Amino acid sequence: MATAAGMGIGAACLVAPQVRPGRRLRLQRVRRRCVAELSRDGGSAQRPLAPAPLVKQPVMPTFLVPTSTPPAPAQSPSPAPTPPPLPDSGVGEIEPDLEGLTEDSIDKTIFVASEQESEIMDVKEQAQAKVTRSVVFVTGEASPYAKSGGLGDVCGSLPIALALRGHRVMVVMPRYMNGALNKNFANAFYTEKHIKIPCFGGEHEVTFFHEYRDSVDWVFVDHPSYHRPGNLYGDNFGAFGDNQFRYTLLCYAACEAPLILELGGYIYGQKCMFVVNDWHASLVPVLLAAKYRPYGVYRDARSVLVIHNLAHQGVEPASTYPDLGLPPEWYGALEWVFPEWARRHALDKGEAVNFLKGAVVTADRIVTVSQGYSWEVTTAEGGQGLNELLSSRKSVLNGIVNGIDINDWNPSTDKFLPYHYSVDDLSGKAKCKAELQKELGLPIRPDVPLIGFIGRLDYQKGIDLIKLAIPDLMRDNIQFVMLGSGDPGFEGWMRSTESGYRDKFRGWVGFSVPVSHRITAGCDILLMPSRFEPCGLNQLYAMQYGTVPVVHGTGGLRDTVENFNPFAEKGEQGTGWAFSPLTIEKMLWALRMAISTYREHKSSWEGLMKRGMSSDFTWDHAASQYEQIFEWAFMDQPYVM
Ligand SMILES: Nc1ncnc2c1ncn2[C@@H]1O[C@H](COP(=O)(O)OP(=O)(O)O[C@H]2O[C@H](CO)[C@@H](O)[C@H](O)[C@H]2O)[C@@H](O)[C@H]1O
Ligand SMILES: OC[C@H]1O[C@H](O[C@H]2[C@H](O)[C@@H](O)[C@@H](O[C@H]3[C@H](O)[C@@H](O)[C@@H](O)O[C@@H]3CO)O[C@@H]2CO)[C@H](O)[C@@H](O)[C@@H]1O
Repeated sequence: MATAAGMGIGAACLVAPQVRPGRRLRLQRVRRRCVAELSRDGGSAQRPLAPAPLVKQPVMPTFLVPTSTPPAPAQSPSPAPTPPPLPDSGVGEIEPDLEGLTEDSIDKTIFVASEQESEIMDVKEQAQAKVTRSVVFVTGEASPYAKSGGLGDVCGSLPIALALRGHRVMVVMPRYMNGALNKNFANAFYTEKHIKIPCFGGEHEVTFFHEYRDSVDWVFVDHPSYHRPGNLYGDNFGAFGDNQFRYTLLCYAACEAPLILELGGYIYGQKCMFVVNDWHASLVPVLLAAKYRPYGVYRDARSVLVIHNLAHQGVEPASTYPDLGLPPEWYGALEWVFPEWARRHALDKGEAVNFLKGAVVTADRIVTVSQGYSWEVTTAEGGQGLNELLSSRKSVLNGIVNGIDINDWNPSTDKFLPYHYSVDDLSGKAKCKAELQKELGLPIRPDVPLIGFIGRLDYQKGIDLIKLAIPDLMRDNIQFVMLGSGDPGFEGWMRSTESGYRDKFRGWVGFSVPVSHRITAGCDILLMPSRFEPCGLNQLYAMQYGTVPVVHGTGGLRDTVENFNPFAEKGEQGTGWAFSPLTIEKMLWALRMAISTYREHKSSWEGLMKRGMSSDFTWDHAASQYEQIFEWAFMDQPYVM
């Protein structure tokens, strides 16, 4: 039997003598990992698949000065050699050792041994992309490194889903060192690459750190402005005053990363797909158009702007434009004029620069995180001032509903839960409820409906409606738990409400991922009265955990929660309640419908729970839709050449 060592990859993969042809698909994921190991050993191992790099100096834009030794002769600008993951060419196949396993066990598991790890993988047929690409995500946050909300969840899992489908994926984000987060970056190593970024009146040196995990290259941009106490974007005094500077650095660095970082031995090169998330990353398509393409760089790259939330656009006074290091003639791309009502005084002309607008007008494609939201952003009510511009780009605007990471959010394996359960055996859920009541110091009462809320305490989330409804709701025989942080006024209200209703209300002020999992599992009902909700993840997590969502029917909430219908032709249908319009009366009506169904119609309730738990919100589906967007982007010339 040939061994992995014999093939030059240490103990990474073992070779089976014979694998039935029917098993081939099942083995692809393992094979991909093996190939990935191959390409990450610095090139000393046999490399049967990667084409030899073309020897040519990388094209460097003239305005950026690398401060480390320039990279060794690297590949030509285009086309980029395709490093792993590789398409299923069949070349260089390395089969795992299946000796000694029964056919059944081969069906279920494959053992993959590597020098660091030995794991048993559930082998599911992993769908593969028809065309694989080099994808560069740029984001202000990605879980588990740094997360302030749903943006972190998406940027922590969509890249992995794309990588598993065969793409080569890099995520570029800041290396936040605020004390509490430092340990999350412990496995990221200094790449020895520095660049100096000309902006804000000087040259600012940033360095790059790198971790390869879950088939993704996680790249962390390091600069002193990312090292400070507080949360990612601010502290107790509000948003940091230099956020525009911090995310300008991120965008410049993200444009350089594919050109200079040799990850696993190869740069990503110029033919990449930038996925720019929210305003923090929105300067990327502007830089591509204004500072790279005029020099012949990135003409084969494309960009897609993903809008997670129009509420944050990165708007600063127009006087900051020269700080951005952009040519004066590009001012119009960022130009923003506040409507008169939003100006501070009679002499205020409302002139500003708006990062998100810059991406709306320069990105090749635009995606919102649900279909409902993709329509709402084109309306005066939902467009937050960008509706006309977004309408003008309707032909490249699509909505893709987020997925959820079922490795993290799965009630049958969740590491934060005291008991586990599944759609086939719900008994653990009642135990989770009792444990949650105990943990919160509420009376342990299985019969009382426990309602939960989890989220940022922000105007978006409709906390003010909850606040107004609480006196009425507290007259009912229910329990209510809220977990959240943000607006200090709401934090204070949660604390005082808790002391007013000791037996019924708990307000957990803070940010705690374990507590959020236990609330999701232990509650019967999850309330989300969001004013607007681009997608919303908590309702997806709730359904996965058999917790019935009661939501305002807006954006992604309306797209994902199906109203309960006890009279449907084919029997009861629906996964929750989506009420509209957003009034206290409607919210209370929907909550009370849910409560009476919970109390009086046990089998209907179980149906609601089970339909939610059986819904498929996995990332793979969304990832395949993103692939379609990538293909469309590459069919056209860059929108701004
Ligand atoms: N105090 C706390 N403790 C622990 N965890 C907490 C927490 N507060 C919030 N979270 C977590 O943060 C995430 C919130 O995600 P959401 O998608 O619901 O909203 P958010 O508005 O942040 O995201 C934006 O981006 C996402 C992603 O695209 C869109 O779904 C959404 O509509 C849009 O507003 C969830 O994982 C939640 O559990
Ligand atoms: O994942 C949660 C959300 O994270 C992002 O929103 C953050 C936003 O991008 C930051 O700029 C900042 O917002 C501050 C805002 O800039 C400032 O004018 C003031 O209104 O205070 C805000 C709060 O500090 O923090 C936001 C997170 O709270 C992301 O852009 C969103 O899509 C995500 O929903």
